[in-house]
Amino acid sequence: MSLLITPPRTTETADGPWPATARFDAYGHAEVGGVDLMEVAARFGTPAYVMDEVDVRLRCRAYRAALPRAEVAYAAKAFWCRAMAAWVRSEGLALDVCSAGELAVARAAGFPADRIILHGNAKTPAELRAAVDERVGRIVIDDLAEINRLAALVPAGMRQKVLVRVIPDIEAGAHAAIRTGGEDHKFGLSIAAGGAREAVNRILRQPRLELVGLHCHLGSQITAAEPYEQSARVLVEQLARIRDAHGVTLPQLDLGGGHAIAYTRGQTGLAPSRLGALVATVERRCAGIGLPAPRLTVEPGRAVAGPAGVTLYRVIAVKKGLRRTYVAVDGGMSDNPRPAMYGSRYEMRMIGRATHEGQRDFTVVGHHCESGDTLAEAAALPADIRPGDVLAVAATGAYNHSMASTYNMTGRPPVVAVSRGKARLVVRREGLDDLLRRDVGL
Ligand SMILES: Cc1ncc(COP(=O)(O)O)c(C=O)c1O
Ligand SMILES: N[C@@H](CCCC[NH3+])C(=O)O
Repeated sequence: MSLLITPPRTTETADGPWPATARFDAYGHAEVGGVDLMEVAARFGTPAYVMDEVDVRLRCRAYRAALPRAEVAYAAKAFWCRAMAAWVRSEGLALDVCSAGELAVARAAGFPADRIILHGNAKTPAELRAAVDERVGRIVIDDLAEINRLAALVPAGMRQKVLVRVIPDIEAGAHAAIRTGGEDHKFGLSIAAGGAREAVNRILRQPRLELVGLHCHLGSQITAAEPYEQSARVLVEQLARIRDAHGVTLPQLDLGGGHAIAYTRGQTGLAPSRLGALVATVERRCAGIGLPAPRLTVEPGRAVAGPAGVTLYRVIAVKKGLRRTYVAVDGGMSDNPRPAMYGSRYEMRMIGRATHEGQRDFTVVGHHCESGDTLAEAAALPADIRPGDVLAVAATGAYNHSMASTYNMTGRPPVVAVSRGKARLVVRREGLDDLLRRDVGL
């Protein structure tokens, strides 16, 4: 079936957490990228992830404009497929991958290896080998044992560039489960306990490795610039220490990602422009101690992909309980585990038809065999919502598709890219055949 492209006939432009090109009107018409979302639901089925290419590109450009002297590396874990790789590559971003799988997608999409940074707190030997074989630009050392393991894989005559991930001991991030910058987390090497210092010593003795900088990542969904200013201060102190101890000036400082986005109306994200001052802070601090300023890297994932995504669900049941009325949809925690994992809240709206009914609060749940399979508590939706209606959920572009599971043997939804009035499938739906294929039987 060819996609009917409806010209914009909208009254309401996108604000809050919806993608840049989202348009809604009072008749239930909803479009993203110039494409009618009801047409997407009809053509590709539900649930479906819709990604607004223009929104992604605008966010990449906003980062590059706000941080012209810094490197912007997109964190693939937020949302990854070959189409996304093509978008961020063509916008001139670098890339952070944290597994051989993410690296394989990047390379399959022709992402230049020298613009790739490999992370991971427990990289397997196979992952290290893949990174070396692919000639990735930089590998971030997260453990002492990794140093010799990696050096042994580097061919003679080659030097692998590495950074050391240090723990700045700064607690930031929206939820305990997504904080990574403190001493009591599994990531990075402790400055206080001496691990970071030892890593630097060992790498500098390794002829096959070239230490180019330090890295840290504080956590995720961080709404203020201050924690980044603090971590930059800690890392610059370490650069000075390394210079004083070893006479080596490291040229790079990678401050990780974690920049917040708005998930619901009224929330504000951390705009790239608010990070613009970081470069000047680092330059000033370095000048103060006679250190050449390193090149900064930032690694946004959520802030590039999150607002671009909308998930479409079909309502299956509306059930009145004693205390609340449930709206049950054809997806849930398998395509969006974030409410269950972090208590995350989402904004949603019914699309596809007009209604004169007022709004009421509903509990929107998924179809999984799990009481915690709730997509939203107290979601304001039309009082006459009924089976067959379609719900659009905002800001689901990051950590939804990438964290999806097949729980209850549910195939993962497709990803549909929308742009300039056209919708195209970039990741197909996972069908029962896909699920059965892995089960080799007795
Ligand atoms: C090393 C590193 N860089 C970047 C990111 C991206 O984080 P976010 O999507 O919150 O920007 C992460 C994930 O938290 C990470 O672990
Ligand atoms: N997956 C988390 C963030 C962790 C990011 C990776 N360190 C989220 O959905 O918010």
